[in-house]
Amino acid sequence: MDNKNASVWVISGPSGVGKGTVCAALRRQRPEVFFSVSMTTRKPRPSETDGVSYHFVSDEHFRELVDAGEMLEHAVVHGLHSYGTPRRAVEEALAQGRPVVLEIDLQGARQVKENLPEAKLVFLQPPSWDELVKRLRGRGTEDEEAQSRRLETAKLELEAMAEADEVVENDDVEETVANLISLMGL
Ligand SMILES: Nc1ncnc2c1ncn2[C@@H]1O[C@H](COP(=O)(O)OP(=O)(O)OP(=O)(O)O)[C@@H](O)[C@H]1O
Ligand SMILES: Nc1nc2c(ncn2[C@@H]2O[C@H](COP(=O)(O)O)[C@@H](O)[C@H]2O)c(=O)[nH]1
Repeated sequence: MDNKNASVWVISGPSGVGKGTVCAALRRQRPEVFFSVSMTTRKPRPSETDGVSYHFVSDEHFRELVDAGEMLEHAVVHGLHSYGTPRRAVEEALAQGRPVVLEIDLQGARQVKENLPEAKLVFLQPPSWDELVKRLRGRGTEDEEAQSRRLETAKLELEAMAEADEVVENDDVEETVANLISLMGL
């Protein structure tokens, strides 16, 4: 597969596998890559900043953006909150010739592949189920109920892993980033 011509990269994988951690490290090493900042109706975590981690918006505002066609893709994730990719920022980055990374869930990944068939879907895989549970619980940002919901979604996402163009195991963060840089031709 000639990955070097792909401009849109979707990074997906179960909650807690390390998508955010790996993307942050990749961003430090490759500042020329555009990392989309998603919209979400979820409340910010203490460590998160509006406009950096996400654009935190109300349900009403989110719906208006969807209705106005301003989302490249959007989904209700873990059955609770809406998340979506603002279309314009992605189009501007592509017009500037920058590779684009979308860190989104599988429902969104499927929509992107439908609209932009040339986009590549990279699925981040945990070293084991137990390690995934350990990471999600260890992060400590969700209560027990939300963790269980995320783990239920994780089972479905792992079952759909074969839909991805590439599967990369996230064992060691630095190794994972090096593998992504190599497969994305960055
Ligand atoms: N390779 C790794 N080895 C050990 N711990 C890791 C690794 N990658 C990430 N982690 C840790 O796992 C936890 C979950 O990581 P992160 O928040 O990046 O996951 P995520 O896939 O973005 O989750 P979500 O989809 O819920 O946002 C964090 O505490 C992070 O520090
Ligand atoms: N379809 C989309 N999914 C998204 C987007 N931004 C993030 N996500 C996914 O949501 C879950 C939960 O994220 P969290 O920050 O609440 O832990 C995670 O799997 C993300 O990949 C998006 O724009 N569209």
